[in-house]
Amino acid sequence: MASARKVGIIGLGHVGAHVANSLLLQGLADELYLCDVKAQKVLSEAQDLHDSLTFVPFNTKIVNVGDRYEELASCDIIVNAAGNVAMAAGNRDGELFCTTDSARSFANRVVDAGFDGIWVSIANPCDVVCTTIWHLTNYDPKKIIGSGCGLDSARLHSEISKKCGISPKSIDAYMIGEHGFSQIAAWKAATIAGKPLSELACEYPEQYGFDQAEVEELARKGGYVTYEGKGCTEYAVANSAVRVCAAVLHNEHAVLSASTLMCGQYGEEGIFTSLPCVIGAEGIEQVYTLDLSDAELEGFHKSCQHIRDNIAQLAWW
Ligand SMILES: NC(=O)c1ccc[n+]([C@@H]2O[C@H](COP(=O)([O-])OP(=O)(O)OC[C@H]3O[C@@H](n4cnc5c(N)ncnc54)[C@H](O)[C@@H]3O)[C@@H](O)[C@H]2O)c1
Repeated sequence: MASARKVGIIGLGHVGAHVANSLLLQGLADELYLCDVKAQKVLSEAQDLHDSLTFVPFNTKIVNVGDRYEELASCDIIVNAAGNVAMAAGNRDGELFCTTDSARSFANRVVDAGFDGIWVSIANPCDVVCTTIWHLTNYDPKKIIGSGCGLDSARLHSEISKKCGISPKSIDAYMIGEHGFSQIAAWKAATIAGKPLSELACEYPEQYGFDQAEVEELARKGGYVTYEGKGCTEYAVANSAVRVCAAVLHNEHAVLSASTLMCGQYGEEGIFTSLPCVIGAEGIEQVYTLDLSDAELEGFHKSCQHIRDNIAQLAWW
């Protein structure tokens, strides 16, 4: 019998709870380890998820580990959704001190307890939190994956799809850089069926000649349209993080936009940010650079600088 696939989730708020539910519905984990500093919250989520077991594809062991982070050590994946989304109202940077302090409270405890799996980190500001986990633990950076612009790229597909009527799944386009307001769309490298969008715009101007700046802004700000009426975003972010989990658990070598350590891409290094990555059982296998226009390249560097400026505010660093 294959060994059990174990996924831990730290932070059982809107996002963590939806990650747990999505993992259950997709039958991706044999054992789910739930962790939150709010004892009743994690107890209630564990109860609710357990009550779903009649309806999901496979039986799943659901374990309430409270705030005993060391009990996550045997997990294949730990999803970090620990934060306080109310502080991100208006700007994800509002959670800078909260989520980095959270990471400080658990990252070393988990690693010192022997964790050897993959971090999938969602908490915002996502790129700073990923860099923090790496900085604190000296963990293999390939095994730290930020959900980063995975969600923003899906938002870009969604907005392009609304304009041209093509399925979001058939659009190969990436938001890159910071998972925040400084992210940029890599338009020059955007394709459908291998054809650059710019070529399609010449051939079918009515369908593809849309205003790219407008679409980019809709993708960049889409999260705040969702936030406005819900006080959170939850379905799409959870699905994007679970997509990363699936790529790891099935060793897919899937190309997904994710936040990863820059090691000289476009001359950037020492921070996590998003580019298209090949993701498999060992984490990030490859990081691709795209053919960017001069303006896109400048935007990418500005985005990296924004991440550095945020890190510079962390007095304990
Ligand atoms: N990267 C993305 O695409 C993306 C999208 C949406 C939300 N987010 C981020 O995900 C995080 C979670 O969002 P949410 O809406 O679920 O927030 P939330 O406020 O609803 O829940 C956060 C949960 O984390 C718990 N928590 C805080 N510190 C903890 C710690 N040290 N250990 C264990 N649990 C802890 C809290 O008790 C709470 O239950 C936030 O940082 C949010 O900004 C990221």
